[in-house]
Amino acid sequence: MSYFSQELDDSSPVRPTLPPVLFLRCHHGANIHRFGQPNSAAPVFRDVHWTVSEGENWAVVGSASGEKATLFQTLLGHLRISPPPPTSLFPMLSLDGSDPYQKISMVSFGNRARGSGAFYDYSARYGAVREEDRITLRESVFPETIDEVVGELGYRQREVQRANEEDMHYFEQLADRMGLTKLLDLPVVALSNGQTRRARVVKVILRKPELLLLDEPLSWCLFANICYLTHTAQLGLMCKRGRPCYRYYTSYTLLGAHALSWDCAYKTTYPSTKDEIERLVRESGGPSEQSKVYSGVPKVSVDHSGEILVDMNNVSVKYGDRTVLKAINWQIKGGERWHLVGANGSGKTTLLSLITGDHPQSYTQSSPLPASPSEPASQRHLRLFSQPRSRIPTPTLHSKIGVVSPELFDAFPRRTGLTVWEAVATGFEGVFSVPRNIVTSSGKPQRSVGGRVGEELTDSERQWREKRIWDVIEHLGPAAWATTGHDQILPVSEEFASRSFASLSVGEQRVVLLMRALVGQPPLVLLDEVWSGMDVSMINAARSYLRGESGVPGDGRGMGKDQAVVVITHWENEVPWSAEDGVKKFVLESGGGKVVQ
Ligand SMILES: Nc1ncnc2c1ncn2[C@@H]1O[C@H](COP(=O)(O)OP(=O)(O)OP(=O)(O)O)[C@@H](O)[C@H]1O
Repeated sequence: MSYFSQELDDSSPVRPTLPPVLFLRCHHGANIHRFGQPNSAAPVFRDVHWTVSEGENWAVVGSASGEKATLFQTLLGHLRISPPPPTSLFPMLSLDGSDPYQKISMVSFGNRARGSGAFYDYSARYGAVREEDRITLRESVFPETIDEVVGELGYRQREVQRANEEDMHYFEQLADRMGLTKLLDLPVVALSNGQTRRARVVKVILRKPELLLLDEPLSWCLFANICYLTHTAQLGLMCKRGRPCYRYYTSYTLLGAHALSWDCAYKTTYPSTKDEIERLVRESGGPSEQSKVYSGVPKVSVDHSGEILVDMNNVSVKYGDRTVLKAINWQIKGGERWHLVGANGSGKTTLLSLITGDHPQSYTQSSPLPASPSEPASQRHLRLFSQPRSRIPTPTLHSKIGVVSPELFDAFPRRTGLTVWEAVATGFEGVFSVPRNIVTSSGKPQRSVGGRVGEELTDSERQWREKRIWDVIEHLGPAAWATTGHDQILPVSEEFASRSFASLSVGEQRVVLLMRALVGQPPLVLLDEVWSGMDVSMINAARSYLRGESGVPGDGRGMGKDQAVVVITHWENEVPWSAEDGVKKFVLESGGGKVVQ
């Protein structure tokens, strides 16, 4: 089954510009520093020799957390190179008189960027679209086409102007290539994660950069289309990836690829020639990939006889005339492992938001469906932990479901000064803050372990929570994946527990949010794009924790036998359990859903 929504053909969008001249260089062993730091300070990257020339496409890979992001920041001009090349302010780019900052653009995996770090309500997109959020995808690309005027009756109304014909034509061609044509007049806020990312790529290509930086593109369904577009628009492409996965670079031989690994430069085993890449593709690609991941790994036995946690019968979601989910039947039982799969926009996030109770239509799944004259009327219902949504209080639901998702990553507050420990502790209640400065009966201040306002935890509950927090920090934290400190688990974990959540790298934040989802051992765990941003060592640690390999299953490590897990990913080899372990697949397609064994 292909999740690429479009096959590529030979007709290419016509780019109304001259071919770019791309020539990045950093030679003679330059050091890279943060702005404001003297040359005597330890550089971020030392003795760098690197030239990127016209026509090249690069994968930036490596295992050290945060370094790939720093490299991208360097390319975007946010770091300083010493000694600076003689030519320009923005040292890594050849100049032809135009603004160098326009020439390199980045599209990152973060969905709705909130630079401020303030909390925002991601569930807003599931409800009625607010007036200020009405702006459509087309309007967001051509804001000059919207003009607010005062109408005859004195109300402000929007008047749509015509955009530049040539630009609009090019935009429509690009949008078509990315499968966005039907979405152009939808409010931007209603787009799915993948649709939003594709729209961002189109917007960036319209600005005509010479180099496009993609952050974690391989988790994106339409990466092949992106490769194709960047090629036809004659851009350089540079991708950042925690783990190498070359087949997507080479499935379309339009691209060559080079791998650069800062942390293991010169001893890298990553391929650097097309032949090497093709050999890797042959060896690691295709259907055998899944079985290779699990070869030699002890089997996990998934139990399908647990109690029903989620029961969907004829569940549907509509926005006006637009049906997103229709007549979904799905039961999730305690102990089961599910892989939820479907193309961008097929309704995976919507389905999860019904389960988490965030979607307003989770309350309205109980009415009889209008039956066609030929069919008997069928009831529909959504039962969460045996209750309709309206009967289960939201805090109860939140404490029963551990979630990791792009929405949560975007929404989790960065400004409130939470430490890693506190961020993990928010997982017991599934909230975004914890009570602070806890003083116990002995009068000693203690670290917060969560809890509801006005409800005191018993000593044994408090001890269990502390033990759980340590457990996830030790097994998923730096002691499990950092290159140093293996022999001193406690100090490494202690130090990590005290760090500020906001100061962590993206990969570390994602790991902490996974800890948060698992800490309370909730009956149901939803893992949506859980590996995004993580490095390969973090993924390996998390994977083996989830499978119970880092301890005896059921002793408090990894997933308990009664916990159910739903993993959402486009790639089978990203699911921590194999078909042989008993994982089941639920596929969303054209609005419908079915179990595929
Ligand atoms: N308020 C809305 N009005 C109209 N359509 C909407 C609205 N909200 C979401 N949609 C549409 O619902 C569909 C399903 O979105 P959803 O986010 O569930 O997809 P998804 O499968 O999670 O996609 P992705 O893989 O990109 O994350 C999308 O086509 C989206 O455009």
